[in-house]
Amino acid sequence: MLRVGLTGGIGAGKSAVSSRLAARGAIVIDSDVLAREVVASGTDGLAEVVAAFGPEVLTADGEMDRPAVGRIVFGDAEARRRLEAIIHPRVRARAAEIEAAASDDAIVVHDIPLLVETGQADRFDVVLVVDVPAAVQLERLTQQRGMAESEAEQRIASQATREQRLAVADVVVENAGTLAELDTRLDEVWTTLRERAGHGPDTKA
Ligand SMILES: CC(C)(COP(=O)(O)OP(=O)(O)OC[C@H]1O[C@@H](n2cnc3c(N)ncnc32)[C@H](O)[C@@H]1O)[C@@H](O)C(=O)NCCC(=O)NCCS
Ligand SMILES: Nc1ncnc2c1ncn2[C@@H]1O[C@H](COP(=O)(O)OP(=O)(O)OP(=O)(O)O)[C@@H](O)[C@H]1O
Repeated sequence: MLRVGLTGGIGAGKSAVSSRLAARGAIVIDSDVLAREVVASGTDGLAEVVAAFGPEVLTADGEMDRPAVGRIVFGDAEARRRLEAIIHPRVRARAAEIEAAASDDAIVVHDIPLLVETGQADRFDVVLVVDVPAAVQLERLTQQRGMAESEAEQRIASQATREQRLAVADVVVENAGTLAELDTRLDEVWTTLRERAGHGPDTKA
């Protein structure tokens, strides 16, 4: 098994990369998806979040009110750490379970937004960083995701810097260009990953 850690700043294009690697045959484990599952309605994770932040972080339907929690934690590093202390161990446990079910020859890509912030670079055979300038992150988050500029800036500021990510990268995927350019680059990256995994040439069409 080849274990790949995929990271990048918010809006850099991790999902765009992971979906394209999945299409080429990778098993993708997405931390953002798991971070939702572990605080789904009725979980002990959600109960801990309510114990830590109060019932006002629940919607009328008993779900976690994500915008409300976002407003609390992205302006307050201490509150963010309390939320992460509840969610991250659960995400890691679930990711390990999913990975354990993958075959020995799988290329497993862990999509982890906070890989650098949480000091996980050494856990992977290959660290793949999706890199764009902050101006591109801002533009994509505001124009394609409809996020307010102030919110986008706050999230970018709560993450590692571009330089900190590049410092731990084994492979850098530059994604300031078009999606067609990204596809071409990922053909190269996929070949490299297959070589690292000890696979022969990719015979898939
Ligand atoms: C604060 C929450 C409720 C906001 O939810 P929301 O639906 O608006 O955002 P979503 O979860 O889809 O995250 C979007 C992006 O925000 C960034 N982000 C999320 N959490 C964090 C964090 N703790 N620190 C810095 N950036 C973060 C990441 O780039 C992520 O890809 C949510 O992000 C959360 O529960 N965060 C804590 C868990 C966590 O650290 N998740 C990130 C990877 S495990
Ligand atoms: N090369 C590109 N050209 C144009 N748009 C792009 C490109 N790459 C990604 N995008 C778009 O930019 C936005 C952010 O990309 P994506 O969701 O893949 O980022 P992400 O790193 O997964 O973000 P998050 O940290 O929130 O999970 C999306 O709307 C996506 O479709």
